[in-house]
Amino acid sequence: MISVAEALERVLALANPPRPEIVSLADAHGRALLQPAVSRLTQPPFDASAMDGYAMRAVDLDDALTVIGTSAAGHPWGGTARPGTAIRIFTGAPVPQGFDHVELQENVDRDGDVIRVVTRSGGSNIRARGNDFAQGDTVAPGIILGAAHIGLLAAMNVDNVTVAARPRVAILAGGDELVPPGTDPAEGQIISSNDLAIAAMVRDAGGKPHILPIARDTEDSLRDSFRAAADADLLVTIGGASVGDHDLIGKIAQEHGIEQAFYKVALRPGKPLMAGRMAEGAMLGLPGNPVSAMVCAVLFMQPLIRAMQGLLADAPLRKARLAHDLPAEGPRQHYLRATLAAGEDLPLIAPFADQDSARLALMAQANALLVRPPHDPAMPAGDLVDYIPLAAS
Ligand SMILES: Nc1nc2c(c(=O)[nH]1)N[C@H]1C(S)=C(S)[C@@H](COP(=O)(O)OP(=O)(O)OC[C@H]3O[C@@H](n4cnc5c(N)ncnc54)[C@H](O)[C@@H]3O)O[C@H]1N2
Ligand code: MOO
Repeated sequence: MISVAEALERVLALANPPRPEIVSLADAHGRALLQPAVSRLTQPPFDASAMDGYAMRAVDLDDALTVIGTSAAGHPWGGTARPGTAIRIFTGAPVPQGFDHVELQENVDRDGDVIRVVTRSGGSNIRARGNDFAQGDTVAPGIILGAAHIGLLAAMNVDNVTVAARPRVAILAGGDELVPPGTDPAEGQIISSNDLAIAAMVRDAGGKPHILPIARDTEDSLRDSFRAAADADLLVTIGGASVGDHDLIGKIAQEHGIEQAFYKVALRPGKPLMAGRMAEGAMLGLPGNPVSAMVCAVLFMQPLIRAMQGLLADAPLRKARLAHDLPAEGPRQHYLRATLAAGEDLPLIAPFADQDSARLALMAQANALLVRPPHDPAMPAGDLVDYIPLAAS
């Protein structure tokens, strides 16, 4: 069995290079920027007033000044600044050359066309041309475009961006016991939940999920499913990965020419994880237990989907303090489902007493995975540990 770190390295090596896609800025929110976006403008394009008030020369601040014009946003003043003069100015309006100070109207007494500054504000209240960004400045790739990036790019007059195409991810759940939600399960049947949960996690990572029909525990059924996934960047199978007589995924994957990267990882839950390369894309075989499938998806599937979009891949590791004592660990790296609460310096993390990898109700309450390395000794409450935040947190 290989380590989690080694397995992750091999999984990430399976990533197809990102495919470029040009989208309009209006459709770019949440997408991974793939090429630098270059500003076509300088902002502000002129020295601009930050306040409503009067523009003047700083050296004239103690003098009575004559108001000789007005500059409003969208309506610049066409005159020339002279000693002993000021103009009425509004927020966002161009400050004419020659004036280097704007005083707030609240700080000015006005009598007809004559003003006098009674209180001085600290700064100049002028935003210098280009103080936000300049023409030619770039937004670098490798980020997910959030609301602020969209606003920035719009201000830069960038109306199209090159993003990574969403990786196509085929999801295959298999098992004779499985029926889709909304059906009445017969005796011995259960509802297939993994495919929907994994599809949600694909979407969270920026991928485009395609849920295949539930496969039966026969070689023919699985062969059909593998064929249906031929054009996917990634095929994620769920279940059938272990050693039971009905666990056929490995065999069918081999028939399909998979170049296996590994089978089995020193990991809890999720030991029977499998990964490899097929003709067009990658394959990831997740274990069937619902929590095992989701933990493996956090650790391997989501990083792989992020890597396929040119993004930083690894799940983020954070620090917390243990809320209670924990026993020593065995030979596999353990990811314990846990909840976080506010602590003094760091969050307090409390793993559930029951870590059964079939309990979805506990997984749904968890907002963190506490990470314990192989053979970690017993730990007292208050000790520092690593955790991975889950999407709900
Ligand atoms: N003799 C051994 N038995 C098992 C081992 C082992 O090492 N030796 N490993 C155990 C571990 S760990 C896991 S995890 C499971 C993984 O088994 P499979 O990947 O082959 O998964 P299945 O047997 O198909 O299913 C396991 C479990 O999960 C349920 N399941 C499967 N798919 C779905 C779905 N889409 N929605 C909801 N639930 C699903 C399935 O009904 C089973 O209960 O093997 C252990 N056994
Ligand atoms: O590794 Mo299994 O995934 O413990 O339940």
